[in-house]
Amino acid sequence: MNNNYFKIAVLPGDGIGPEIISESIKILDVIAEAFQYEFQFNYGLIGAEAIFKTGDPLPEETLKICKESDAVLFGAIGDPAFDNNPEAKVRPEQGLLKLRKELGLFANIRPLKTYASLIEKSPLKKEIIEGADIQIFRELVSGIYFGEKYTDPEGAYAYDVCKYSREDILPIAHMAFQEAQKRNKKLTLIDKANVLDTSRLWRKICQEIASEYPDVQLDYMFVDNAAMQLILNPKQFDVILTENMFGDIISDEASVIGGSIGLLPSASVGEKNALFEPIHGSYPQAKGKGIANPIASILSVAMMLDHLGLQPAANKLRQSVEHAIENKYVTIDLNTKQYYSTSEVGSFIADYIKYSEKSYYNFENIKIGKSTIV
Ligand SMILES: NC(=O)c1ccc[n+]([C@@H]2O[C@H](COP(=O)([O-])OP(=O)(O)OC[C@H]3O[C@@H](n4cnc5c(N)ncnc54)[C@H](O)[C@@H]3O)[C@@H](O)[C@H]2O)c1
Ligand SMILES: CC(C)[C@H](C(=O)O)[C@@H](O)C(=O)O
Ligand SMILES: [Mg+2]
Repeated sequence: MNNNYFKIAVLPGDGIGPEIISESIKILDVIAEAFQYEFQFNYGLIGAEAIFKTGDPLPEETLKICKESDAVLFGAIGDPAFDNNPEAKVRPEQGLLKLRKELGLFANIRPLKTYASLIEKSPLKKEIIEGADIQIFRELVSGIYFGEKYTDPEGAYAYDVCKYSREDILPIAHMAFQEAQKRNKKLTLIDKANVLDTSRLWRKICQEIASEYPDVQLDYMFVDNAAMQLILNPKQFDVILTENMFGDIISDEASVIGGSIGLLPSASVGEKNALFEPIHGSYPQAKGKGIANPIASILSVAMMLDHLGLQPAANKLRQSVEHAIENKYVTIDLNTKQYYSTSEVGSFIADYIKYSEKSYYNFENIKIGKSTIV
């Protein structure tokens, strides 16, 4: 087996998906050359694009490509044609949900950090957010997203069932405890155990296995309070463990601490497969405008490289992203006064990977594209 050859399934999807994915591919091409890896990219349809072309948000062919890959790189799905039509029978989001389920991606890991040059601009106080570093473990293939659903044909009522089993909770709970052991030994379970039976099951199971991790301090917080605490005092959190829907909501909220949702990557992992995707959506208002921040997708590539065991490349990539951010080579979401396009930011990061270790190259003089100064 060639340990430098990897099959990557690439699913650009809808809205800004193709634009951010094309920056991630640009980065992977440069990494392949610099580190002597070979990536074979197999593209697949998903989401609204797949519905328009095939009638199916996750065509069989796409699923096959993903199952046969070493990793899946996913952009974003979603389209206003469906968001604004509650009667639509087939929806882009079903493609992503089915893919997560079929690949058994039970844990969605969403890291959050802050960058020195962005702290100054944050609406949140510097002393509150500086140094915040949180790892969110979101359960991804159960709960209310996957329970029984029903809409009464008369439109009088509808329901979505939230169901969790011991088997759904145990693997991700162990994973979160193990991550806490590697970090600051603090795990916070975010739930609604004062109201929900499912949340009480989460607490019971976490209490049961806590004795296997005696060095980890396990805390609990109700999700409504957690939504407030994340903004008031994010540094009290280290590893967060939570169910599917709470994790979806609090991670978008947590992105405000980092400066933009356009910075937050994620890894969705299972026993056999892994998928890497930004936490944000298809941002349809920005489609084709070249203003979307590509960094969430590019940092998802870094998580993918970690997963493939390519740590030197992952480290170099993260260092290059930091260099771009700290030197203000950013998109408009991070600096409205001076900003670059999606592809200029991608090229800046790619060039840094390519040239920064060449001693003859004066990187500080590099000129790429044109910034827009307002
Ligand atoms: N994983 C996914 O594919 C995913 C995730 C969330 C939402 N969605 C779908 O995306 C569509 C739009 O949903 P939404 O508007 O609620 O969420 P969204 O994440 O697409 O956009 C919300 C806001 O976040 C900001 N934003 C998002 N991505 C950004 C980027 N790369 N750079 C800069 N700013 C960015 C923009 O201000 C935008 O208005 C819907 O159809 C939804 O279902 C898909
Ligand atoms: C598009 C939607 C199904 C998805 C989710 O809720 O999981 C998205 O919001 C996310 O965070 O990846
Ligand atoms: Mg979400």
